[in-house]
Amino acid sequence: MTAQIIDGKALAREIEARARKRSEELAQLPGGRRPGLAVVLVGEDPASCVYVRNKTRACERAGVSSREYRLPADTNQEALLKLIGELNADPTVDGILVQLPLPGQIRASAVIEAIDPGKDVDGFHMLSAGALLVGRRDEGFRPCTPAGVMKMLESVGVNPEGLEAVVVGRSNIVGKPQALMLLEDHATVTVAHSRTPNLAEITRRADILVAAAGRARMITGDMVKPGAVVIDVGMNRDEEGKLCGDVDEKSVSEVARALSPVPGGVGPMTIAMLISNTVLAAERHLGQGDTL
Ligand SMILES: Nc1nc2c(c(=O)[nH]1)N[C@@H](CN(C=O)c1ccc(C(=O)N[C@@H](CCC(=O)O)C(=O)O)cc1)CN2
Repeated sequence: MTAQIIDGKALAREIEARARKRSEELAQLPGGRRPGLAVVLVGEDPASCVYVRNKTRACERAGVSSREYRLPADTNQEALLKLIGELNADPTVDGILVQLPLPGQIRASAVIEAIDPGKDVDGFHMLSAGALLVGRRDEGFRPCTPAGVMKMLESVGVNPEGLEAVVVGRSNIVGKPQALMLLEDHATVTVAHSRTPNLAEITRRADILVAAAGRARMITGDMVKPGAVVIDVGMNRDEEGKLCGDVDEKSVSEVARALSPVPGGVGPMTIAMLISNTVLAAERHLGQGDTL
């Protein structure tokens, strides 16, 4: 078997095109405007700079107006919270995104909780997390990476209902919300992590395997059930400095039915879902129903 490669970039472009149509409609409404996203970057971490640039470009493609706030690496928490307060109060800003990771002197949770929950387009605020937990789709925002994974599954015709799903990784921004989204869609979900013994025994049960552990190529073909759909959320550098995921693409593609690549898989989808959440925030601010 050779796995179908799930083209996250193409799917992301489709989502951005739909967002563009909706952005233009919102701009045409009486008293309407384009959705607005504020992107905050503290420091000059090279990877974060790339992601922020890609987010700004995606905004341009989707007709979302974006503003970048670049702060020096030695910015203190108080100064960042002050900026967040100003963005919360700005009626032209629908979404606020603070690029992670933040420098050590700033507590990320304090910053995330300071964002107006109605502008929490990353879906990291406790209110968004709680809304996902209790299944309130009309409140909060879905975190972008796991929401993108759900779209990728849909794109290859996978309905999670009744399937065994295994999520490897338990972070607040990917593993935990991913498990909840799969559960919401009626999968039987197992969350595995760095202290799970006999990992391969568990991953081999999965019809849907989401790898989000942050270890280069740790999921190999012998750990995958034949015919499974495997989504690679990893973003690592190997010994040669080459970008790679948590999945060993070569061996897994011989066993899986479908596989998302790195690069070109979950990464672009994360950005597309951010755009989608920003349009949703604008719809809510302009008193329009959710249409995306
Ligand atoms: N505020 C946030 N911070 C971070 C998030 C997030 O969702 N919100 N997630 C990650 C980084 N991230 C988005 O910010 C992200 C990572 C990777 C990609 C991506 O498109 N990757 C490309 C490869 C890019 C490269 O060449 O390095 C791909 O996979 O094709 C997009 C977004 C942590 N921080």
